[in-house]
Amino acid sequence: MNSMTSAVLDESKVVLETRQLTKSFGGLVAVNSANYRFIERQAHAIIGPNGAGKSTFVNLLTGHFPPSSGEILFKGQRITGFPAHKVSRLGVGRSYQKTNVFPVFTCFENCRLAAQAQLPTSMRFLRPAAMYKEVNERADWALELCGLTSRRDRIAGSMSYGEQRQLEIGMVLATGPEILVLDEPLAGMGKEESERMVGLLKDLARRFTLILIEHDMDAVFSIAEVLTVMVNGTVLESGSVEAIRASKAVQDAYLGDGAEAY
Ligand SMILES: Nc1ncnc2c1ncn2[C@@H]1O[C@H](COP(=O)(O)OP(=O)(O)OP(=O)(O)O)[C@@H](O)[C@H]1O
Repeated sequence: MNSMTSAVLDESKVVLETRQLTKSFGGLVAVNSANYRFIERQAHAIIGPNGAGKSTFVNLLTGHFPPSSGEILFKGQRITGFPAHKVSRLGVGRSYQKTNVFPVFTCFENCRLAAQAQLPTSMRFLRPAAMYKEVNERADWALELCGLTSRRDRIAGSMSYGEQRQLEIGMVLATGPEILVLDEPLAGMGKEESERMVGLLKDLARRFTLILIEHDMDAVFSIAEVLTVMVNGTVLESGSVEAIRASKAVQDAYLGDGAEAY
């Protein structure tokens, strides 16, 4: 069932929503009146050709760009215009297209830094020893979730590219998110690394709300429950994997001839 459009959608499960969200750069409308609903613990992929507006959309969601107009709601509360650090504190964790790890630090240190930077205000009143313990526990928990416990004390820069991308997800996890926004987590990976990452993302999809931008269609179809197709800043179609695969409009605009080029 397409839970995006279902008439019986449980409103309490909508964790993030956009209403008529729009972003213009000068005369270019990169995101045009986008209405999205992201459901608790659902893996939702946003696909579309280069320049469709996917990254701009997630930059709006995560507070990295202010919208030109429209609204963003987190659990029903308006968060439009909130800066990135505030959105992150609410539990919206985000990874980037390019690797963002500190190469001279170990995996554990990278995760600890991420955990420390996002420690909830309520925990900032802990005694230093208790805070230290909390941050360390979060870092180890994140390493375990991203599958890097065995690499805990390895210098990040000495690891393979695939492992560094895993670590980047670990750093997002260390911030204690509810929603993971991942921008092209498979970019630049070889076959084996991609397979490992897809396995990791499937595991994470069971525990978190996942918002995924990804060009690798096989990966997208195997991870996501809901897909939204963007073309020229607008939502062309949104629905289950089956519905999107079967959509003539999507095939014509994106999955048809030349889709490999993306
Ligand atoms: N900071 C910016 N200033 C001006 N134009 C921008 C900016 N960021 C994006 N754009 C433009 O907005 C449009 C959408 O770009 P965006 O990066 O969101 O697309 P995308 O779907 O993520 O593409 P890709 O798959 O290549 O990452 C493009 O025409 C791009 O050139």
